[in-house]
Amino acid sequence: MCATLFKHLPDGVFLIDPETSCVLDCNEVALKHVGMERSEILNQSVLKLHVEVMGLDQWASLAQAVRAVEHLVFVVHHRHKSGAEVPVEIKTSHFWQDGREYFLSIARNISTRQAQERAGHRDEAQLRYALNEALDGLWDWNLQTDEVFFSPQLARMLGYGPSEMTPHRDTWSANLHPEDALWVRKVLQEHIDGQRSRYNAEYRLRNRNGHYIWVHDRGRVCEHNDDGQPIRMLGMMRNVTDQKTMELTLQAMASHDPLTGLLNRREGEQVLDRQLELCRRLAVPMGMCFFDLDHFKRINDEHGHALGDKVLQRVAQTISHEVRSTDALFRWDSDEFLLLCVDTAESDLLVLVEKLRAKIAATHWQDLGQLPGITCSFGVAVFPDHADNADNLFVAADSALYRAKAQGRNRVEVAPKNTPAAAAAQTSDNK
Ligand SMILES: Nc1nc2c(ncn2[C@@H]2O[C@H](COP(=O)(O)OP(=O)(O)OP(=O)(O)O)[C@@H](O)[C@H]2O)c(=O)[nH]1
Repeated sequence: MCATLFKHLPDGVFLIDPETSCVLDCNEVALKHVGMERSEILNQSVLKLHVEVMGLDQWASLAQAVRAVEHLVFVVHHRHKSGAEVPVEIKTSHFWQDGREYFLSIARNISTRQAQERAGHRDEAQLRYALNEALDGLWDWNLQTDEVFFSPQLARMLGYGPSEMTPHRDTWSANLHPEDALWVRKVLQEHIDGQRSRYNAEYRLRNRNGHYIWVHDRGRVCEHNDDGQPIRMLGMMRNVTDQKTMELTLQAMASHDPLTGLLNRREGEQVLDRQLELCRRLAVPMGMCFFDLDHFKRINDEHGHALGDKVLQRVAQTISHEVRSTDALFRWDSDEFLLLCVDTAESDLLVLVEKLRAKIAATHWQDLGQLPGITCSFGVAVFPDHADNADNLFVAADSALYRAKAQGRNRVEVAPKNTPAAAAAQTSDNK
């Protein structure tokens, strides 16, 4: 039985003479480890199997150490007959039998284990590298305790040192931009509640210096408890400030007039539709004023286009200062501007527009050169009094402006009321 066990043990077993270091017996596995015949090993010094060969002096010290403890465990390399080196963990104990001392060494081939450990270290190193060097910052949120692991890269992205960010959800939520906080939390909660397959948001987050950066943040619940409740969420965050700034600049360029900085006609047409719809729903009036500089061509012709540009800029500036923040001013075309005033009835609109007219007429232009007095003509129409849709309202304001020009310029004209007679009059006016 003993011999059978000895034979079938998964590890190599050597019976050794402590005095000479010679192998007295070994099992089949031991022979297999070194690729040798029994005759090649028996009565040979066990040290010959070791790559790290020791002399007998060292063997004597080793033997002392074996005798001093119950088991001595050490790692060496066995040399396979083919020349390959096999890492083995050796566990040696000593015992006495019939007045003679023996060492029993169990040699375990640890090449697989070492390879796994090396792979493990590699994985760990890769993970550490990824956490430190990846473009994205990683966060790992315990939904039960609200503790959050922020990776070093994430901390760095926000200007913090590796251990400066308190590992808690509040560290994130307290720094959300006030305009983004509500909707970002909502999107996140919807994912946690299972209403969205993933959390994905682009928003502003305050960094350590108090400045906001744009981040693209995305993540997913990755663990649930036995009741199916989400308990852990993992996510990645990327600094997209540069892209976002570029995107916003392009958007601004597409919707703004580069000369005056006002919203352009393209944007105006959309705003007009939206504002009119809003006023219709709220059953409030909307005032529209279409205005145009008087004899602007002459200014260009007599003083140059560059100075003409400055005049346009100043008119835009002057009018912008006079209107409310809820009003919308657009540069429509060449020297034409459009003003939309939500919830403004005709009488109020006329007071405002008259003020604008007077303001432009009273503006001093000397700092720009020897300019004549500059004036504008204004056409006014109000929804729903003069028209009940955007196109007709625009036509009404435009024809009122036409009349203001025809009647001497530097004046304000109101569109005729939205009646069949008025519509007919308007048509004949436009001929
Ligand atoms: N400086 C400058 N001029 C422009 C710009 N866009 C259009 N214009 C000029 O603005 C002038 C507009 O003239 P009009 O509206 O036709 O006529 P007006 O001289 O203003 O005469 P009334 O409108 O009838 O009073 C034209 O000479 C255009 O070339 C611009 O961006 N800068």
